[in-house]
Amino acid sequence: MNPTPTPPRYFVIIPAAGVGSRFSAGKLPAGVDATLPKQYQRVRGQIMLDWAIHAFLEVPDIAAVYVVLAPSDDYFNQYSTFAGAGHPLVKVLRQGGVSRHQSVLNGLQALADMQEQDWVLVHDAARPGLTSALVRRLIASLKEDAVGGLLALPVADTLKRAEDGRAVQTVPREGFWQAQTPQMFRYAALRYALQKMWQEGREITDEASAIEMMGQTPKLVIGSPRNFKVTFSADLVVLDALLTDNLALNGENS
Ligand SMILES: Nc1ccn([C@@H]2O[C@H](COP(=O)(O)OP(=O)(O)OP(=O)(O)O)[C@@H](O)[C@H]2O)c(=O)n1
Ligand SMILES: C[C@](O)(CO)[C@H](O)COP(=O)(O)O
Repeated sequence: MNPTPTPPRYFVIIPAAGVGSRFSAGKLPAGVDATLPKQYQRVRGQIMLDWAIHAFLEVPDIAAVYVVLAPSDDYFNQYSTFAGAGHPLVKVLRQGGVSRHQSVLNGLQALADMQEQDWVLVHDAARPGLTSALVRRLIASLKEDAVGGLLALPVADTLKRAEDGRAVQTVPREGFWQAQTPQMFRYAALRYALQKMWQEGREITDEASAIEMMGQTPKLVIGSPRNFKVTFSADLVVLDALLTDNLALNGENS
C-alpha cells in the first residue's frame, strides 16, 4: 500500500551573497556604512536582510528560511538578529556563488530531506519591503497552481529603447510586468531548471525565466511598490518612506 503522501511544505531561500556593487558606486547618502554590503544596511533600525526574514516568519505555512551567504561572510553574525541561537526556523547556508543564479542553485542543492512537490519561495535580501500579507497572497494564489509564479507589477511608465543615451524607440508597454520576488516553484522543477540553465551556460536573472525556458508559464501575482529592489544607495531613502503601516501598500487589502 503506498504511504500517504505528506502535504507539500513551504521553504524559503533568501540569496544574500551579493556585494552590492551598484549600491556602493558613487556618493553614498549620510549614515550609510560604505564598508557593508547593501543587505546589511540599516533601515528604521533593522538591517535589510532581517526585514525580509521577518516577513516570512509571520506566515505559519513557512517550514524554514534558508539564508544563502557568501562563504566568507562575517557580517551576518555581527549584524543579524538571527545570528547564533537566532530562530529555530532560520538556517544559514554558506554556499553563495559568483552570481545570484549560482547562489540560489547552490542553496537548493544544499537542502536536505526535500520532497519533489515541496514549494520553494526565492526572495531577494535586497527587497526588505516584503510583508507577510504579500507572502500569504502569493501562497494562496499559487498553492493549487500547476506551475507556480511570482509577485510582479504591471509596467505603468512608457518604455523607451535607448542607444547612446538617446530614445530611439517607444516600446508598447501593454502586457509588460516588472518581476519582483518571492518567486515560488516546486522544489524538483526549480532545481532541475536552474541546473539545466547553469549547465548550458545560460545566465538567468530570476527563477521564473528558467521555468519559462522549460516551456512553462509562471503565474503573475500582484506585488507592491514597497517590495521594490534596493539597487542604488539612493533607494534607501525611498525604502524608508515606503516602510509604512499603510494597509494597501502592505498588501493587506486583497
Ligand atoms: N552572487 C550573488 C549575487 C547576488 N545575490 C543576491 O541576489 C539578490 C539580488 O541581487 P542584486 O540586487 O543584484 O544584489 P547584488 O548582486 O549584491 O548587487 P550588484 O548587482 O549591484 O552587485 C541580492 O539579495 C543579492 O544579495 C547573491 O545571493 N549572490
Ligand atoms: C530576481 C529579480 O529581483 C527579479 O526582478 C531581479 O532579476 C534581480 O536582478 P539583480 O540584477 O540580481 O538585482
